[in-house]
Amino acid sequence: MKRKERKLILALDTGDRQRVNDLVKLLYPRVDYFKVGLELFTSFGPEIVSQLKHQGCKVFVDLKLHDIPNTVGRAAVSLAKMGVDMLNIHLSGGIGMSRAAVEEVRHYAAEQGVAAPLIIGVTVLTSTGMTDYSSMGYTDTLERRVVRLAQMGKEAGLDGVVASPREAQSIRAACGPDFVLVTPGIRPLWAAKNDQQRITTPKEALDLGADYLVVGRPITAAQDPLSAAEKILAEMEGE
Ligand SMILES: O=C(O)c1cc(=O)[nH]c(=O)n1[C@@H]1O[C@H](COP(=O)(O)O)[C@@H](O)[C@H]1O
Repeated sequence: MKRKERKLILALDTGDRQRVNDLVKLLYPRVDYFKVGLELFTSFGPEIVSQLKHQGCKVFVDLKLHDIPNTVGRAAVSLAKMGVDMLNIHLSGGIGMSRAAVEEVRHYAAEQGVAAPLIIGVTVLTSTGMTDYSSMGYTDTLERRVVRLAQMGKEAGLDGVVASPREAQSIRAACGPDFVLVTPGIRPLWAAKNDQQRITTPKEALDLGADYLVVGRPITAAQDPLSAAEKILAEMEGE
């Protein structure tokens, strides 16, 4: 069931179709895993997923589903029907919601005889810093909350979680070697931090145990996106 690999996922955060086409043309197959997030999905819907799949790319659809169990289960199946390789739900929706996504998607995949996508739970957003976190009124430390959500996700049968690489070691210790760790908040030393708070470099993320590194602006906003991607890949490959 597990398909563990250490990979770069490029976040295509744009509503401009031509930009998507240009980036994929430039980067594929050096980068072959792309993330379709809220902006791109709300602009073009399932069609953008089929286009990317048709081009041979792997696709992570990041809609951070968060609603009652029935609604999330059904939306997750709709994503599975599109042939996505990875989808996510927001763990703050609770264990019942998480279980519904897992059960509905796996039931659909078994019925169709297809591989189920990886189902990943979002813990605490990497844009959340300490001040922001405190203002939400949680009494636990941010790290403990992330780990607790990850354990709940594991109990619900999720394949893994999205978190900052800064929490990767604690999650790994609590959830084991097969649990998939997807980490945004990746910033090479030469890149701007933007709105990300809990960041590490690509090398640090891998050293801390991350499996998938989600990177957007350090590549997409670079003057030369291919050379930015090559620099990150070289860092990941230990060159
Ligand atoms: O679920 C995500 O992918 C996600 C979770 C999170 O905690 N933080 C986070 O940044 N992301 C996504 O990861 C990408 C990071 O993009 P950059 O900050 O441009 O590298 C964005 O598309 C975010 O939507």
